[in-house]
Amino acid sequence: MDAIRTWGLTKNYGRRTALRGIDLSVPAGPVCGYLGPNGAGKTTTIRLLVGLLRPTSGAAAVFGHDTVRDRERAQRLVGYLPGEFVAYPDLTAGRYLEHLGRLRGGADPSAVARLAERLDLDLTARIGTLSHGNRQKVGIVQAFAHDPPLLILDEPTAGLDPIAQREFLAMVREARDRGRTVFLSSHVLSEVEAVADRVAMLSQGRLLVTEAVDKLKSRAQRRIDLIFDTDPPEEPLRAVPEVRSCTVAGRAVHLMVEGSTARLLQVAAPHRVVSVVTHEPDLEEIFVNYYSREVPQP
Ligand SMILES: Nc1ncnc2c1ncn2[C@@H]1O[C@H](COP(=O)(O)OP(=O)(O)OP(=O)(O)O)[C@@H](O)[C@H]1O
Repeated sequence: MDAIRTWGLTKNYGRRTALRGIDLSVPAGPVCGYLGPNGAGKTTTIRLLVGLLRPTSGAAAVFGHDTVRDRERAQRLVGYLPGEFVAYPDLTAGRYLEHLGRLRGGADPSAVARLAERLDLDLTARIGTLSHGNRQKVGIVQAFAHDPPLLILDEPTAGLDPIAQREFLAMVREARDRGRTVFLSSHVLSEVEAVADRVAMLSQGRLLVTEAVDKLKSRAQRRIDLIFDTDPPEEPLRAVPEVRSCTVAGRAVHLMVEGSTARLLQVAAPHRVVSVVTHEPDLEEIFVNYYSREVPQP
């Protein structure tokens, strides 16, 4: 069963359409990144998924529970981090998390302590006195503390320092390894790339693509540098179907290759290659290509 499923999910704010008929399917298990530029509709989708907004039309379900008709049951399965995390400013972080734990039927206090320690969060500080990044940590701890089957996290690393970011990404991977599903929004590709198995890309309220990160990468162009011991075999290299561009500089050849590099390496091998440097494909480029194909809506 899908952890998240939406059918023609549409949301208007007055005359403004924020989401246009989204059909999203997130299988239980992998980490799914939800990517899109500012204003694309990520927060709107997430608020619909956690039952804080009602769709204008269409529907959404969490593990098969409709987020409007069966809201409470759906919500019980979700740990949610809002984009702007706010909590009672007069309570200490520890008291607030204890209170939430009781509301949720007794979350394990040692889980809260462990998560706080990992993120270097002072549980004795009053929430109102915390910096933005430390408040964000309180939000992360409350989302993870009861170890829900689905984590829905809106821009989770916003405001976190690099050490807390790294710890957070490790927590996401561990949740995945325990069989939890994580759906996290971001407009920062590198953080999604670091942790997500799949990505869904949104632009102007429309879903452009949902794809496994590996598959996207296999379609990406990859930069390869070959250094030869003699003059490079330029023409045979150019003739390899996957080669998109080829620049020769002395005994070095700089290539852009789309898809498999097997045929290229076969052609190069008999020509005394002394060095092969492969650069990781750049997802950024794929995203820019998708977004630049977008036709603005009237
Ligand atoms: N309460 C609201 N009233 C009117 N318009 C809204 C409201 N909330 C969002 N919008 C509009 O809906 C669109 C989608 O906004 P949303 O916040 O979902 O995007 P986002 O992808 O989360 O953006 P960001 O990355 O900037 O947080 C935007 O055009 C935004 O201006």
